[in-house]
Amino acid sequence: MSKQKTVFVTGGTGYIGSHCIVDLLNEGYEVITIDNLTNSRSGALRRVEEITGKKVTFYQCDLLDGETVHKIFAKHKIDYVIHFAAMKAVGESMQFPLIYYKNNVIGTINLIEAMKANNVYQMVFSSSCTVYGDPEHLPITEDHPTGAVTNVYGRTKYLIEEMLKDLSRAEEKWNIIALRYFNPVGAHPSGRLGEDPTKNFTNLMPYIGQVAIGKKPNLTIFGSDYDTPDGTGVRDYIHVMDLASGHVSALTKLDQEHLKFKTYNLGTGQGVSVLQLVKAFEAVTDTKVPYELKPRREGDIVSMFANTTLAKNELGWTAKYSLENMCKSL
Ligand SMILES: CC(=O)N[C@H]1[C@@H](OP(=O)(O)OP(=O)(O)OC[C@H]2O[C@@H](n3ccc(=O)[nH]c3=O)[C@H](O)[C@@H]2O)O[C@H](CO)[C@@H](O)[C@@H]1O
Repeated sequence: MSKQKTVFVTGGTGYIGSHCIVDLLNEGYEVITIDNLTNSRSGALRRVEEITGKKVTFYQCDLLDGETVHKIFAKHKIDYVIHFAAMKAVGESMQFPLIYYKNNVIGTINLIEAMKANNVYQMVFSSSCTVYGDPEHLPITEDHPTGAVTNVYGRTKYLIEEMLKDLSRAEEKWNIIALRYFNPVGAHPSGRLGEDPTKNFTNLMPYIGQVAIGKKPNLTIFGSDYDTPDGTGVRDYIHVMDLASGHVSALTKLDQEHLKFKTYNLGTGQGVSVLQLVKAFEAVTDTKVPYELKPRREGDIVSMFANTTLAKNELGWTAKYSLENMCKSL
């Protein structure tokens, strides 16, 4: 990079945000980040600084506090925004829909307004494969229909994508990439940084970790009679450091081309079943993960994995870490 560019990261103390900041700092970007610390700890940034030997500017700030967001923006010369901050628990989102719409959708509107007021129009948005709903075809390409989402969390991601699309149609200056993540797992190879939510979680991979260290007695596998090779659900697990590098590639793309609004899948393209993941984890860590086969979890999708050709061709990005790396780093 000729001149040091500054990235404003929302949700920087969270799981994906913190790992992404490691990559941004290593690539020479300056990072300003905000987080409301409702589901993460600021200690993650201290470890990011230890890993990279570089400094991060941090503000504890909620996106719903638009005035403070404006003030922080005005204090710095920002080139790009990466917007991770969001509430993401599917079950909770069904119980408290208004909290989810308010935090995720209104929070994004506040962010957009602060960007406009400070003449910043380049953004990478954290979207999710959940916007595709129940897949009509596999692997899933970016032109697969979106919107038939069965939960509130997913609908907030879909709505934000639509809002950003409308914005880029209405105002020529916007240049936005929405990255649709498949299932992020694993941790920084240093072992100093990982997934550390303060709230309860229900995702498979952290659960396997908890069983392996004895914090939970056994794993419940939801559904063993699906139409998949071993009967258990299939997902596209992607190493969080691969996701991180996807964001760096997206920033480079924003610099090269005026896309207005464009979406890319970030996955490995490989479908892996729950049992395959458990077996891979056991082999790599030499630890038994006791499990019970139980009925299907309501609302679960059978199989989901990405077609990653577009990200490869247009962003020059592909996932590099293997399933073994994902398990080992966890
Ligand atoms: C309903 C739900 O939560 N959806 C979210 C979840 O989806 P998703 O269901 O893909 O992710 P999970 O990690 O919760 O589950 C992955 C697979 O493991 C199975 N499993 C999970 C936990 C467990 O204790 N036992 C078990 O067998 C599930 O049935 C599924 O087949 O994570 C995605 C990636 O972060 C989000 O985009 C989704 O919105």
